Amino acid sequence: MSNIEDDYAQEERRVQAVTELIRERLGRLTDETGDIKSEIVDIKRNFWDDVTVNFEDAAETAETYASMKQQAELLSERERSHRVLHNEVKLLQKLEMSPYFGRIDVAEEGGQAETIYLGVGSLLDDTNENYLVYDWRAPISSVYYDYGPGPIAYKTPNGTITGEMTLKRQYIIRYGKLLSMFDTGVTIGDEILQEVLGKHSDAQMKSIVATIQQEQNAIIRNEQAKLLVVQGAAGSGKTSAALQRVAYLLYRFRESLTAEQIVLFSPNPMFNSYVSTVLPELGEQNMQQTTYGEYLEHRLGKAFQLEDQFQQMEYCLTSYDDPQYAAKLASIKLKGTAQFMDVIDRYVEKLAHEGMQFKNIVFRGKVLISKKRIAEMFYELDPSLNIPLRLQELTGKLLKELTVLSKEEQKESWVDEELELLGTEQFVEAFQQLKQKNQFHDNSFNDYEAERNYLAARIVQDQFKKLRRQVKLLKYVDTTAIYIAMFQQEQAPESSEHWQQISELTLQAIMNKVMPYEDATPYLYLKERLEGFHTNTTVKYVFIDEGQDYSPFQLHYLKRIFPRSRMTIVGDINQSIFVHASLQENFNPFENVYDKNETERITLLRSYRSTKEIVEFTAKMIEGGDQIIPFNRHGKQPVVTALASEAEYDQHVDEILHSWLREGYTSIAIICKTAKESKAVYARFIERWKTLRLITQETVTFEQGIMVIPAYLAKGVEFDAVIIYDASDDNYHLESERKLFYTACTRAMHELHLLLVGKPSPFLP
Ligand SMILES: Nc1ncnc2c1ncn2[C@@H]1O[C@H](COP(=O)(O)OP(=O)(O)OP(=O)(O)O)[C@@H](O)[C@H]1O
Repeated sequence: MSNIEDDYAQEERRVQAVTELIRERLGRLTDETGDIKSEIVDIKRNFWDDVTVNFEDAAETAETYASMKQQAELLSERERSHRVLHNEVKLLQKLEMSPYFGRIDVAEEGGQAETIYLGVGSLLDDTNENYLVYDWRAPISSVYYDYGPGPIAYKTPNGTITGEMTLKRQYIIRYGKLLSMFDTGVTIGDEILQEVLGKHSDAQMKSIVATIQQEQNAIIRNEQAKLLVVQGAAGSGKTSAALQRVAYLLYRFRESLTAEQIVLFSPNPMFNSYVSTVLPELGEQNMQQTTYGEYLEHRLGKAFQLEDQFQQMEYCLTSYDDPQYAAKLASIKLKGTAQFMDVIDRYVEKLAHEGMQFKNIVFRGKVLISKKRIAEMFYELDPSLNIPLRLQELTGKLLKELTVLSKEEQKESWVDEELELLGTEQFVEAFQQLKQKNQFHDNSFNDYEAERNYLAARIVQDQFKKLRRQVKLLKYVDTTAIYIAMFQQEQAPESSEHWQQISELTLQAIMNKVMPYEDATPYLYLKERLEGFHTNTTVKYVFIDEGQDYSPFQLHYLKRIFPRSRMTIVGDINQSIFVHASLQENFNPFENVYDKNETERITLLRSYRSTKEIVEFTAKMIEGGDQIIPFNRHGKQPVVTALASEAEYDQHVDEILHSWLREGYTSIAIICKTAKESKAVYARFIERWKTLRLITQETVTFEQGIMVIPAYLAKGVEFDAVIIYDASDDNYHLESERKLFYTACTRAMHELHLLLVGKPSPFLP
């Protein structure tokens, strides 16, 4: 037998032995879990039988509580053990499938050579002393991702360790069987990546632990940076790296960090479903997930109808003929700048001296405290206090004034009318209350008056409750009027044209109770500058995916909301499709917000998603595309078909779809420019393609199949094969549409087909 064969046989035996151990342990633990489960059910069922309940006197009552507490503690201890065992079983089930994916033979300086096997979780032998498998996140495991055979170094909590690696090996193990193995250098095996990337796409993103690349590992294991910025080409694994990073942090700081303390801002609700299985696949809980739009909606409440970013996008892509188009675009741009934040800050400074606007405090149609009076009260307060503090003080004063006013109100005729509607029980109750408090006079004539006063006070108090709550919530501050007045009173920032029109547009929308997407963040910022910031200090890590789609204003705002969090922002400047996003030149978010030495920036140039042919084709559409390095996986050349007429679409789309289904592709997208175009295409094909799905901004689950989707909703996700429905010059020709076109084309993993009638888009290579 050759050395290689010998090696292989040995590895096979190890896989077998480890798998057997896993299976044996799994059997044992499954039984144990079942036992604990029955115990829990028993405890719950017999809870009251095992508790001695007696409330006869204080001693018995204390005894009863003690016995209840003991029983509850027993239950929670059993539940905790069940959780731990259950997690262990889940991990073992994963390891049973594939116990490990890599091996390194390393020797620490002056130490003995050691063989380390890496898997999705760690596994100890039966003595509980030797690791049969190391977790991919263990300190030593980083060597696997960062080095090839030769000198090595890795960080541990106790310092840096150096040494030598003599072997680096990868395995493909499925259902406990070794299918293949390769020895490799630094770059983790071409062969394995070929296998992984050549597969058909899934409805859910997969974890990439077995094939994390060196530069991705730097993102995953970064612990120093307060702000970590990743600029990466389409398909370079930014989202993947971000999610593995969450898993890494949860492992590294398992004593102090929980999944609830991590938030991921996703590009759209469907994306949440797309990435939702990655962390559970790694045995971790999902972090909190939201979209920025959802966050705004939550903060704004119901006072306005919030326009979302997709409605704004749709307007920008379809309403070129609107007379207000230029002003709207200027408005979107301006309100995304950091300079606009300065405008608000300047205005807030002025408001400290004059210009605060309030609402009348009204009760039953009558002004109780006028806005003028509130303004006077506000400006009488100590001017050295900031506005939020002054509002706090003002609130206290207003509440006091309401107490006085409520006494006056008791004399009003409406209170008499309400009193007449009361039944005898209320009077009896009032009588008893007063008697208890000894508030009756000897003279029985006054009894009725005391009762009446008591009940009148109660009625007014009840009705004032809502008013008092609103005052406490600072609803008497007229932020909307202040926001609008700002446009009239402030000067335009130097860069802005159209100030007057922007001001009118803003007024128009807000008067109609519509909050344009571009106004939502500045409005909230102003509101919070006045009322005090609603900061979130429990969140320790914030992740922002598609970071290039945020305006500088939005990013500054996020920083203020999460003042104690470390930020990881991943994005691609070539995929910035929103008007305001073009403000982030070179994807340099938080410029001047974080210190340079707190910031790290990593660039990913290798692209993994698409075949070499597709990457080379799409890279030509953008500036700097020649720097993108395609992964060496080949497929068919992208096809551009110019149709003779609109009518030919039916036949061509049918043919392409049939051929792709024959290929076995399970996720196919017809990508359109807008929601409007998507709807029309869907209507055209649904008769013949009954399972076709139309993806809209309301779609929350990402599923396999054939779908029609607007380009801006396809952000972040991928498909086996993509049809760009209308790649004509008519549809994509403005420079501002270039990145949208690029984003759409880069969603394809294996095949890309572009259709058009007439002149092709100038972005086509
Ligand atoms: N190291 C890796 N090993 C295996 N697959 C990888 C690796 N890195 C990335 N991929 C795969 O490449 C594809 C693209 O990854 P991902 O979506 O994370 O990229 P992205 O940079 O966020 O893309 P985009 O910006 O275009 O949305 C995914 O299918 C992912 O599984």
